[in-house]
Amino acid sequence: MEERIVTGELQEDDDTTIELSLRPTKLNQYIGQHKVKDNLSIFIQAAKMREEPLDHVLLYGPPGLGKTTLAAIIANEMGVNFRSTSGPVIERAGDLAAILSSLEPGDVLFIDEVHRLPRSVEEVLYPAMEDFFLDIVIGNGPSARSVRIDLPPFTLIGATTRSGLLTAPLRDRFGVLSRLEFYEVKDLCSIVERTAEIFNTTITKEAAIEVARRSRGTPRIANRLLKRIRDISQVKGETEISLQTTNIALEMLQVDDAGLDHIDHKILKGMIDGFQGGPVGLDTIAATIGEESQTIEDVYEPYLLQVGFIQRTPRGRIVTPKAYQHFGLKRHGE
Ligand SMILES: Nc1ncnc2c1ncn2[C@@H]1O[C@H](COP(=O)(O)OP(=O)(O)OP(=O)(O)O)[C@@H](O)[C@H]1O
Ligand SMILES: [Mg+2]
Repeated sequence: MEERIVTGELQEDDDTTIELSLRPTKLNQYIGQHKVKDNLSIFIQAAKMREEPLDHVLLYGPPGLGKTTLAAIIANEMGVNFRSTSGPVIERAGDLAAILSSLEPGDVLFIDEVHRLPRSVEEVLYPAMEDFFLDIVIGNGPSARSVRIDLPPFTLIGATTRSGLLTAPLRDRFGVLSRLEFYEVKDLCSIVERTAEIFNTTITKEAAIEVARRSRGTPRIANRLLKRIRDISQVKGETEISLQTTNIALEMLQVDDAGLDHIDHKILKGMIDGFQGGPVGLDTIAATIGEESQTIEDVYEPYLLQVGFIQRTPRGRIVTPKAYQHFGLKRHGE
């Protein structure tokens, strides 16, 4: 996949130390996502009152919306350790057993990309989540025997961008299912202002709103854009990041007025020019722009759907009048 500035996914040149310094650590510092926060805050309080670990939590939603951040906050609010791993890293049941048996009572185990756990590992996880024990087969052939290992009670927090790929038995074992939504402009604006403060710079209100508006509802993108804009502002010798510099910087970064970049343009223009705006099948779109269908569905499409530039129909994707307007184009036959 091409590197792009407006993707919610973590990119190679994202500085992970900066990412970490930007992560809020308390629920009340976590901006937006009010529904999810309100629910979690009640569950956390109740669990603490009962002196029990929190129920298992599944966080799902597009990349860069703050799933990892929220998982760490939950552990912090519960006052327990935060252990973090990811689906593809746990290759064998033994790997999982090692992690689980090293937990202290109440700990949070965070499994990112939980839909990518191997099936054999997943099966070991079921009794662990349900009744806090492991059933592990030791040895093989006729001498194989199964051993039961009791575990301390713990909270599993799973994160996924694709809840649809989770198996039903795994999904059913999460007591709390929280879907993160794209952020509203005003929340992203607060995130931009907060990040500017951590960067020791100031940004005008109107500039912060502009960054927020063009960040595709995604904090990671807002922070990444701000970092690049700050560089340009500093070189210009500004004491405060201005709207003018923000606009120039975003143009240089080829992020358009709606936060779309050249790949979004390729997708939309491809549909408009080649297929009169659709309906076009996902695979056809993928073939036209040389990307995998999966990538389009997970990474590019969610925001285009969210802002109403494309729509899904049973016969394929269609470009909406709003998108035509965005490009200043007339629809075929109009
Ligand atoms: N609600 C929020 N308030 C303030 N900052 C946030 C918020 N949510 C996310 N961020 C910032 O956005 C960045 C990305 O968040 P995070 O890494 O948690 O996303 P993610 O959903 O786990 O992404 P991925 O799917 O790629 O793992 C972090 O650096 C974090 O500081
Ligand atoms: Mg993450």
